[in-house]
Amino acid sequence: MRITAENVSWAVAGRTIVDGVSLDVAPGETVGLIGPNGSGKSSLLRCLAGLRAPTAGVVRYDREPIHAWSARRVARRVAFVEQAADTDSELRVVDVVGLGRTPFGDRWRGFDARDRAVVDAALARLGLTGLRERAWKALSGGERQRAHIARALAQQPYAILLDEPTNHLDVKHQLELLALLAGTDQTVLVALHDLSLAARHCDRLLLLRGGRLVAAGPPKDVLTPELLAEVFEVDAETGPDALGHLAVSYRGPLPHPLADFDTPTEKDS
Ligand SMILES: Nc1ncnc2c1ncn2[C@@H]1O[C@H](COP(=O)(O)OP(=O)(O)OP(=O)(O)O)[C@@H](O)[C@H]1O
Repeated sequence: MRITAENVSWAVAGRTIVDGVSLDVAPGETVGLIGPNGSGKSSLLRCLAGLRAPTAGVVRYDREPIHAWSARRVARRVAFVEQAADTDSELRVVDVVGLGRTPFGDRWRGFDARDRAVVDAALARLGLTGLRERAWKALSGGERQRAHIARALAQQPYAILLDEPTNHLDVKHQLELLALLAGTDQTVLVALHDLSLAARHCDRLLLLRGGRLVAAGPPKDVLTPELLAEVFEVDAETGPDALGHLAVSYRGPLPHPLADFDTPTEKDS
């Protein structure tokens, strides 16, 4: 499924958080959304997931504007894994993953054999079969994160939007998750802070600063030392790592533009 944003803006309390963003994610593409803290990644994802109505512009799925769609109609097409999503603590893992079937369910019928098979397959894909009956409140942060991703897969969406899904995951599960996302036929848009993981697993990157899209393209064209300095305020180089994968290496943070004003001088002491 194609996801398109045309000049999408979102403002709250008189402040523009997402500012005229246009993007186009092609069916089956894996696109990384990157940008510093507060640059608007989560807010943009929420607009694209239909959870926030843009204050200007249009979001389309396969060319159809979604603003008039019901939440259920959107949820049959797109799954959204939010940052630190919370879930009712009385549930078991299988119940949380089963929430992914809600848009397809019939409240009188409950789950059928097909729903149960889809949930079991999603649990298996995230390595959670052994935790199937475990109480949600007994899970670690990483296990919960994986269960939220399994819930999104159980939705069998055409597209998946994920907000920093590698939070809480150990390195093996980070690599497994990104390989899973890159390998799926579904359209994937994923906000990531780890730029080397983004470079390795995404077909294209979108770089946000102050709510605006400032660069878009293949990782090698977006993760340039100049853009990393300008947008992330880091002194960095991009090149092949020891295994030949494109990766970002950091010399360190660049001085904050206001640092000179805070540095005590001899005269002050
Ligand atoms: N509901 C809201 N009310 C007021 N301000 C908001 C709201 N939602 C987001 N913001 C502000 O919008 C800006 C962008 O927030 P957002 O969470 O979209 O950024 P982000 O790029 O996802 O950040 P991070 O990398 O830290 O998760 C922040 O300054 C945030 O405080």
